[in-house]
Amino acid sequence: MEQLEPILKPFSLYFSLNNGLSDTTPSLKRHLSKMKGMYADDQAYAAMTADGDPLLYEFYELGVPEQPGNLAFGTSIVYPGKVGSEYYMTKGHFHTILDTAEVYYCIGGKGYMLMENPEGDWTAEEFTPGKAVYVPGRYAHRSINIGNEPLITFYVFRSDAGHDYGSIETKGFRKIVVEQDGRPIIIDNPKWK
Ligand SMILES: O=P(O)(O)OC[C@H]1O[C@](O)(CO)[C@@H](O)[C@@H]1O
Ligand SMILES: [Fe+2]
Repeated sequence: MEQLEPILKPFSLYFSLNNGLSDTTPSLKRHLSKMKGMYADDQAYAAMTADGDPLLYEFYELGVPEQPGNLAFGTSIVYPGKVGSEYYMTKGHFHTILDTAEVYYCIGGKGYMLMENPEGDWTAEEFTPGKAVYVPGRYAHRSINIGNEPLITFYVFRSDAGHDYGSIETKGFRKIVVEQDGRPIIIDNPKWK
């Protein structure tokens, strides 16, 4: 019988345990200007974007074909910093196939994985090196760096899951993480409708 050529050949890739970066593959980069309206403090946002456009985070999309049996994976690096008192974070998203899960493993830094589902349940799991966070299906997820070092995580999800930014870009998350008296606290998002 004729053997079908597998669509994807086995492969491996290097990600540094020090800075999370791959030396062979280009990353995708998100600068502050890509997050208009997503931070609570619009004045601080405007002042910071007028003064340059800092890199907030970068991550890898390896282009694994989007099929239910395949896995997308890579590192995500959120740099330390704040917009006003709100810590640097990823945009965050639901998966387009809503009930698909994702796993993140923290390699370096300190942060939170903020999650919420359409029913209003929310939680923030702590990221410290060595911790794995399970993001169940139906939960929007956003990585937040609350430390002074890059927050480096490794993620894996079903490659056809898709990214749905719609409701996060218009409504935001229910909660935000801000610095108060030198410590991170989780408060209601004043912009959440
Ligand atoms: O898509 P966002 O919310 O900007 O965040 C990017 C991160 O999320 C992922 O899509 C993984 O879910 C990665 O590509 C990256 O780590
Ligand atoms: Fe995701």
